[in-house]
Amino acid sequence: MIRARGIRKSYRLAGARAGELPVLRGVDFDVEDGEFAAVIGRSGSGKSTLLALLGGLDSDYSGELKVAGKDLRTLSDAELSAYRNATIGFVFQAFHLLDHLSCEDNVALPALFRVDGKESKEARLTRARELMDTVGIADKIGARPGTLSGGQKQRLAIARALYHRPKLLICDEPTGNLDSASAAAIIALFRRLRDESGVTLTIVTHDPTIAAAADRVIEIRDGVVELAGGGEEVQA
Ligand SMILES: Nc1ncnc2c1ncn2[C@@H]1O[C@H](COP(=O)(O)OP(=O)(O)OP(=O)(O)O)[C@@H](O)[C@H]1O
Repeated sequence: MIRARGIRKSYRLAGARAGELPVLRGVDFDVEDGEFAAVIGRSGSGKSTLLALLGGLDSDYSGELKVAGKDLRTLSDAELSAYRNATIGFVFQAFHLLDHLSCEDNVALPALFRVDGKESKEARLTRARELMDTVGIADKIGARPGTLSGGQKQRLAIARALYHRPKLLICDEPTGNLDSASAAAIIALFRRLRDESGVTLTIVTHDPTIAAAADRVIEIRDGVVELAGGGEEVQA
């Protein structure tokens, strides 16, 4: 699903600190189809930077990055936009839910960005309800997101990210705002999604329990991948 070879990324700094800040200095790793991969590393090591590249949000890097058979750097802006819509589901730590909409309308929101024709409202809501059932919040269909617990909000954000049946779900600190019981339930949900829907997961985390639950751990240290192994190796 993902093949990264020699990925280099620097930020250009302005002002008193003008110059280049190298963040990724030749990152190599693979993630196979249907795998659950955790990306770990100290604060500032470049985890979110890497997610932005994988998600097609930033094309300013060197090296080879292939996701679902596409070499991302060769895609035009229109092709990158289609890639983000069709191939990627995003889940952010700060849920990004719209509180003036019901939960089911939040889940169906990605339908409004479809380029290949419109789905009927009925089809949208059927899909949204099916997803809310999958993530275990079927009873919250008409509720406003603001009335949900942190764990329920994260489930809602995951349901929305799955709307277009993405091949790759990328998540930035999905349990960062959750208590340990809610975090454990979200991890169990990720494993179930991987087993039942075959979606590939790449999750940036500081949470050692996510790393331990993952099939593969990608640790970024000093701009390179320090370790790419299974979660159990990290625990040992
Ligand atoms: N747009 C930007 N312009 C300049 N520097 C940036 C930019 N975005 C990130 N950085 C810098 O790049 C480095 C890596 O940042 P990044 O957010 O990828 O790290 P991270 O591993 O995700 O950190 P955290 O765990 O704290 O979220 C940091 O030093 C950060 O300050």
